[in-house]
Amino acid sequence: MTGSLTLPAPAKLNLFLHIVGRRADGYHELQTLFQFLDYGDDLTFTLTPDQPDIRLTESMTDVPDDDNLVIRAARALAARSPAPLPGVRIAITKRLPMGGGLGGGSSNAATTLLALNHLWQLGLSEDELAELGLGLGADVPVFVRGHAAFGEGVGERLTPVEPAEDWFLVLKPACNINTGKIFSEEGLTRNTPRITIAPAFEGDASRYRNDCEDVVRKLYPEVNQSLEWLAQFGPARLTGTGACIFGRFPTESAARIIWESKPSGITGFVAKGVNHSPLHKKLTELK
Ligand SMILES: C[C@@](CO)(OP(=O)(O)O)[C@H](O)COP(=O)(O)OP(=O)(O)OC[C@H]1O[C@@H](n2ccc(N)nc2=O)[C@H](O)[C@@H]1O
Ligand SMILES: Nc1ncnc2c1ncn2[C@@H]1O[C@H](COP(=O)(O)OP(=O)(O)O)[C@@H](O)[C@H]1O
Repeated sequence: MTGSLTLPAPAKLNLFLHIVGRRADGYHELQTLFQFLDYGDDLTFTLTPDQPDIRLTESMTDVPDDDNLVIRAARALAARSPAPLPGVRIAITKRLPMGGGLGGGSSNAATTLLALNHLWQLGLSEDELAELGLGLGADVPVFVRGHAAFGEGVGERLTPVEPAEDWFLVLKPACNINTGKIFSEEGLTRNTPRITIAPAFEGDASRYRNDCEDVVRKLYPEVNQSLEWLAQFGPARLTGTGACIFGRFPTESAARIIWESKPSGITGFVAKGVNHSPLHKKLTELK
């Protein structure tokens, strides 16, 4: 059991996000459409048979190693092994903005679960990894499954769907949004009627939207301004609880033209929406 492996941890978009109720424990029940982006972080795993510990090669700014979802995922997986395991060094190449609604931390956790299940030869099933992942965050299971999905519950009930694989311009307004704060806002819409059939289409803004958007626009003028700017070129929407927003385009060049004209001081990227996770594509190539 030796070797080194570099794998992608892609971003997700919530193409729409409806809040349809609240559970007894206070968590909100969602209906959302997840699609991956062909853009994200990279993680490199190197087994260290002579040293048993699980370590990052470099700590992430603002995230203590013990709280890092990569370390937490690796430890949770190691706890499932009856036998001692070789240690591992993990290097994170971070491209996704943190707390941006792109699911970077959750995706890092899912990549870690799949990579180490492979390198440590643990043989856990996808169901077992998704369950383990749910304990780390609501968005981890969709990254473990690796297929675009209609998500329900807190995002753990997943129905695979095939939305159009368009191009997206993703912008990160210069503010950080705490998910818990948005879900605790009094003015949040919490009673959107449930959809009964998993939809793969979400273009109709009168029917499909992000229920966090009104509250986020009011609290964060930077997001409001960015949405107004992007909406000049077509429908613009918030992903997750923000702060990132996205616009959809039929071609890469159409998205890049708008990207070139973006206001100064705002960061972002252009990426393709994909229904099969780049992580799973790479793992399949390895097998
Ligand atoms: C909203 C979504 C949509 O994909 O994405 P992000 O914007 O975070 O990427 C996710 O459901 C985010 O799930 P997750 O990543 O587990 O949320 P956390 O940051 O742990 O949640 C912080 C807090 O928000 C509240 N919370 C979160 C999710 C949910 N369905 N209902 C809630 O009420 C809870 O109070 C929780 O303690
Ligand atoms: N490896 C990681 N990458 C990103 N964030 C992480 C990681 N480990 C822990 N976190 C924490 O998780 C929070 C949510 O991050 P992230 O998943 O990128 O955003 P979001 O949930 O908004 O999509 C961060 O603010 C950070 O404190």
